[in-house]
Amino acid sequence: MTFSSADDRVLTAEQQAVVDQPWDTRLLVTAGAGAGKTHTLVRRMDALVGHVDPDEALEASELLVLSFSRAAVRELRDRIARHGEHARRVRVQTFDSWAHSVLVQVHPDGEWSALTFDERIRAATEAIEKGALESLEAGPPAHVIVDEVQDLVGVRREMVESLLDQLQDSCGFTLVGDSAQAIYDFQIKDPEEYADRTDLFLRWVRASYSDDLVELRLTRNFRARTPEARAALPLGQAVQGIGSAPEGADAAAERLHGELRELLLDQPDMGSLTDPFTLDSLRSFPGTCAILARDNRQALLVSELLHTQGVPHALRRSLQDRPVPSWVAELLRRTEAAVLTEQRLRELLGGMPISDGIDPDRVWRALRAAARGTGRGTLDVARLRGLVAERRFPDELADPEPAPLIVSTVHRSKGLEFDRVVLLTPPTVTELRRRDDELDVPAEARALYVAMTRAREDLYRVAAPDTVTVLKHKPTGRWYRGVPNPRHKWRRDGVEVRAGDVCNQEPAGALDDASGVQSYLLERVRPGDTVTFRLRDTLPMGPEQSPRYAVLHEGREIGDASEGFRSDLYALLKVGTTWEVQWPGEISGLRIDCLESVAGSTAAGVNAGLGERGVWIAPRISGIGRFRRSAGAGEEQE
Ligand SMILES: Nc1ncnc2c1ncn2[C@@H]1O[C@H](COP(=O)(O)OP(=O)(O)OP(=O)(O)O)[C@@H](O)[C@H]1O
Repeated sequence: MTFSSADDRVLTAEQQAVVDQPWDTRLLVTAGAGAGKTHTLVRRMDALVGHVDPDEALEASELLVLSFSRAAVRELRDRIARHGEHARRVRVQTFDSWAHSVLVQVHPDGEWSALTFDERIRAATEAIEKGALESLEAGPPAHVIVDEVQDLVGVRREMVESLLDQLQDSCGFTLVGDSAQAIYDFQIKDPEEYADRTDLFLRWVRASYSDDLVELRLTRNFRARTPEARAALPLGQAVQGIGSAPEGADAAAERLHGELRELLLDQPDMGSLTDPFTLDSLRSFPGTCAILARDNRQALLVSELLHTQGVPHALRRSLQDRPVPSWVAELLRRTEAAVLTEQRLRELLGGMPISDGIDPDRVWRALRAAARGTGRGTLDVARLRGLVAERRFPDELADPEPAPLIVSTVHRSKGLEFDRVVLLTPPTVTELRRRDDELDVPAEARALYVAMTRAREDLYRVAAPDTVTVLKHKPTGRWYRGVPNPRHKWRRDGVEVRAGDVCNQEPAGALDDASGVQSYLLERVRPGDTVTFRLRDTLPMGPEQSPRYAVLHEGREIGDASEGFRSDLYALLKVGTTWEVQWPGEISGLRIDCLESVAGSTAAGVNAGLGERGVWIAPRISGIGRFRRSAGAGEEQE
């Protein structure tokens, strides 16, 4: 990132007006892409906490800042760290982790971790409606801040509406958004459901606070510094208005998608991702760069291609993926204490081999907020373990994805900016409709607009990789390699491997050398390394599961395939009831995504000699693997 210090960024009068509103204002800020919404929000938090008049200043803990994804939380946190003098103690949380913490505080005995994200959000909404805010440790918030409110749909929208309803008289808010960037991906599965939901939250806010809502707009774009990077901006307002276009949303969106696509075709063409010149320019570019794909299948294939060509990069994870950094397991393994003081935590962090890039101040603050011990100034280690087991680890401590070159879907790039953006040339709406007769055309147009507005300097296009042999297996939701021809619909040449596919129940090497595997993971295994799943034996363990597979890194076992993966592999390969499955001997071409801390059985941890916490390090794997069958086995079925 190329940010300079906070002081040389003079806010525009429009931005300053947002920052200066008193804490109890109900404020809605709308703006186009790159108008400094997030930047202004950070300055507003700073002003709310650091107000010169003590009666007007809020405590950091009185601000509730909610965001969609860990990536967005991290972005906000980083910006606060760089530009926020007073707001450093403000905690930014995802909707999901806040909902979970409300539930745990109000009903500590509930089995909240067993619920899905959406179920927890629903339960939290119910609790809020029954007065839960009054029972929170920090008390009800005095000011609520939500970025990207255009994306508030479904259960999250209901939760925020209930929250604001409950706080009616005693609370201000700052809501910031851009309807042109409403693309909500994971939140609503059924396209019909969300097609007519765009802007529902904005309409609710305007109707509910018609008397005292202060609505401000930011009109100047700061991100785009070149004509190329500005290419899509003139269409911003039209994209915002798709939902209310007189010609109908679909027709307007198709027209705008066509116009945006034409503008993109006018941008410099990088040719193909197999072209040596293109690859060299990706390798040598000194700034930040993102290759943006329409869907995850394209992103996975681009990442695979770059790996085989030796181009270092990071594949951006799903916005809901929440790997707990590997240093947490290492920390827990190094202490048997029930509580830690700040000094002891610092000592432990300092003594670890993987402490690079860990900021002890930030770790202490975030862990104290989430797992406070009963003694003065202490951290409760059992609660810390609970955060890992219950997938509630603080969002702001998630590992960064620091590579200068990122491969991402457009959805996962929201709210971010890069010096250079390379967009896979998108198909026309007509072509997309041919593949998907339920195509959500407004979402396509908005996604293209979001993609084209992420660049600071360069906007390029490049040919999309050929995806015809990568198909979706609907029952499991996994990509697989096959042949798009009904005559070959039984054919399976590979399968997607993703988060959750490595067994977490017990540590790798539990029977012989678990500590050795832990050290090997820390010392030798790096993101991007190649891994293979190898068949252990051909005996299925359960009635609807594949046999067991070991996870191999340079020939060494670093884990086992999880039961979830094995059930999905069974479902994918058992194409008919009488079908004799030939289990692939290997699934190759997979990559290490990251190392993460996982919580499994405490007994397994003890038996394996990894201490009593039941937390250890496991690899997370991704990629669309290729099956290698033992000689002749594949052909036998043809
Ligand atoms: N007043 C300012 N002076 C200089 N730079 C600014 C100013 N306001 C914002 N910026 C810069 O402009 C860029 C875009 O800002 P920001 O990311 O906050 O926009 P945004 O509206 O949230 O974008 P989007 O909605 O497209 O994700 C950032 O690099 C930010 O630091």
